[in-house]
Amino acid sequence: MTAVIIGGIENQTENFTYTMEELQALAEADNLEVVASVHQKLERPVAATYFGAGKVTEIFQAGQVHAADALIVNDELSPTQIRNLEQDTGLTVIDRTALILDIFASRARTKEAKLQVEIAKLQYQLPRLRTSAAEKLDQQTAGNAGGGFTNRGAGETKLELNRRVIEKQISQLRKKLKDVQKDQVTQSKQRRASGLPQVALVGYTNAGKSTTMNGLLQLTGQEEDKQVFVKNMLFATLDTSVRKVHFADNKEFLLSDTVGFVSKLPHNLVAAFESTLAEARNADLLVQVIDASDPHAREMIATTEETLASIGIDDIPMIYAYNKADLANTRYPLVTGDAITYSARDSQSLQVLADVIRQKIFTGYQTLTFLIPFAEGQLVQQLNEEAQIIKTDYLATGTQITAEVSPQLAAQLQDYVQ
Ligand SMILES: Nc1nc2c(ncn2[C@@H]2O[C@H](COP(=O)(O)OP(=O)(O)OP(=O)(O)O)[C@@H](O)[C@H]2O)c(=O)[nH]1
Ligand SMILES: [Mg+2]
Repeated sequence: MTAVIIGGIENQTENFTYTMEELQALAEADNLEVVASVHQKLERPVAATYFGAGKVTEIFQAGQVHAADALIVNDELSPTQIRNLEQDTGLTVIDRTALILDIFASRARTKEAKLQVEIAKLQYQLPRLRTSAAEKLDQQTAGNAGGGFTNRGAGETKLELNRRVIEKQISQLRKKLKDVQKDQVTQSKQRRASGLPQVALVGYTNAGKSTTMNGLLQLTGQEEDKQVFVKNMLFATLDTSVRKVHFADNKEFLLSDTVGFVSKLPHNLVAAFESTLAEARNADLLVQVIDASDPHAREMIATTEETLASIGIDDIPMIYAYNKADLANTRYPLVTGDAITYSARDSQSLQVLADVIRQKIFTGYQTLTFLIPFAEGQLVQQLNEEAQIIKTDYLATGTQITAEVSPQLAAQLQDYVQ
């Protein structure tokens, strides 16, 4: 296992302890072994080396003592900072953004996720073309461009060339991504056209969004193969999955599971996952899943809300779903206003969560009596499929049905209301 030192600068602007714990979890998620942690109180980072000179020496020594291979820094670094720190500490320097990109890259399974991560990675490289990571890339691309560019004198030209190569790669990948997403865009449009309420599960990574989705599907009797991937690791879900949840009274809604968040999520990555998060943007209701057993639950809520706001999602009604109550030594299921305390592993909890969601989205339903002429048999069928039938009578003039119907169905059938 690669041994790493994690390091950060403490100032007043953020919850430092929390982001450092998060950095450690991210490093572990990337299969790195954290052997030491260093921090320095500074109002702002030093332009050339990020840390102050004394701290850099300390990191160099810690690197020797712990036989570390790399230093992971709790911020996004400038190319100069990376280069100088590498020189002065003798360690490979990885910033927080590169670490998160690396985790996403190793988790990506589908073509779409892979392309999105690849684009974000290249965008990250673009302004850092002189760093060691870029040097490797130089070597890869030098072959294509003719060996003449690899000598020192051609520095500027080489940089320009690399920039053009990367920009071209990005635009090619974007085209491919658009192709891959074509079907999805159509599906997404169809979903909106269906008029079914849309609910999206959002929240911090590992909070239990996918487990909640599976629980709700199971509760409503969906087949096993509709279940989504669950795992105790950061960023288990990178793709959005949408499923229909159908209740016994014929009420139904669309439920989507989305990629999880972490604080200081690289902007490029969020941008690359825009379309994946489009399901959340189109939702009528957001269910924010929170790991109530985590001591940092409050910071995680803030992180989720900042990330959503950064992509312009800030005006959709939200339910706060405090999950993992079984680990939190608290009473559950429990509903208080727009919040529910529950466990995604407990069927009674899921029933209560489903009820809370139902109350929010199935508004404007009314019980009406219709008289459907025999010639309009398909409407009787539609009522049976889409409404909760309370009573059916066969009269000489047609079928008389009393049913609880959605506002859309009531509008469609208004001519038959008695
Ligand atoms: N004890 C307990 N564990 C839970 C509960 N809900 C989820 N988990 C576990 O928490 C871990 C993460 O669950 P996921 O559903 O994959 O979390 P997620 O929010 O989808 O995570 P990402 O996809 O990584 O963003 C898994 O090991 C789940 O089994 C719960 O109510 N109680
Ligand atoms: Mg998930």
